[in-house]
Amino acid sequence: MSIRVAIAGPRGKMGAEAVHTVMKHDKMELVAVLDYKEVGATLADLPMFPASYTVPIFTDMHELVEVTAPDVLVDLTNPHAVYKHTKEALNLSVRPVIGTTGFTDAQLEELSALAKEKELGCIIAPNFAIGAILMMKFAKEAAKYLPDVEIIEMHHDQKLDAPSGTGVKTAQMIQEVRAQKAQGHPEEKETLEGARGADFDGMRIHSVRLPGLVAHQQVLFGGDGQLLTIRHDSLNRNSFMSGVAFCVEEVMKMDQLVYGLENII
Ligand SMILES: NC(=O)C1=CN([C@@H]2O[C@H](COP(=O)(O)OP(=O)(O)OC[C@H]3O[C@@H](n4cnc5c(N)ncnc54)[C@H](O)[C@@H]3O)[C@@H](O)[C@H]2O)C=CC1
Ligand SMILES: O=C(O)C1=N[C@H](C(=O)O)C[C@H](O)C1
Repeated sequence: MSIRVAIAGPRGKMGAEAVHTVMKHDKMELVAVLDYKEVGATLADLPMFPASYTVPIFTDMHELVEVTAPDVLVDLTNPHAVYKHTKEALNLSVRPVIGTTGFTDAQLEELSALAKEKELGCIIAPNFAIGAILMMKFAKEAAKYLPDVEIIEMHHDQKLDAPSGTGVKTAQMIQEVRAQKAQGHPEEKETLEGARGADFDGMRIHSVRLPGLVAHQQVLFGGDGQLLTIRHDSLNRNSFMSGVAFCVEEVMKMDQLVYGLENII
């Protein structure tokens, strides 16, 4: 039996790619999409999709669920909409697969408790690309031996959140194994605010935004007379799609929230 999938944010860069991925998948059926404004009756009304994509567009999650009964909601929207969507989906017994970044710790905790209460799978994946997951895992391993680390994440200039979800997740994974440490000179002073980047538990995260970039990250480690750089580059959004499809299948087998694909691959 096919997994019934709904996608929030179908006109976005990631959402449009996910629409094609689900439409082509032999174990999934795209039953609906969620937009925030009226743009047409079905995807076929939008110039970016072929006429054969007669998938209905909704602007209200409750109506979408009532009419099309999805098993899974894939959210690829923005940091302002995603928390509400995730909560609504869980309350309507739909399993969320969330690629959108920008959650606060408090929101993650609340959603985790809600998924547990509802006994529903929910995946919040700051990065769907396997190479990025490996980069984070390798960085965590390296930080056991080289605790001086700085993260440089680089993205296209349309990105709303900084630091990136991947940058934050990398720092959180490193934090699990690294003794708290404020890096740099104890008396260092910024003569220009922000020069040393964001401070995460003494680690610095630097966010670069430029047209031409897609999604890239370097984790730099410094030791006595040596440097280690772990780098990942997503060169297009197709790099995320096998992860999206994997999560849609996995979330059907789960009964709680998982934050980060490294916990299930
Ligand atoms: N987890 C991962 O591997 C990846 C995550 N992302 C994240 O996915 C999100 C989307 O990224 P992009 O596609 O690049 O952004 P985008 O700006 O191209 O697309 C976002 C879409 O969401 C729509 N939208 C906004 N509010 C909405 C609402 N309330 N309901 C329905 N749709 C709404 C917008 O109309 C827009 O079409 C971002 O948070 C980004 O950080 C992006 C790439 C990979
Ligand atoms: O906005 C993006 O593009 C991306 N967002 C995610 C993040 O914030 O880490 C994943 C990937 O880096 C692309």
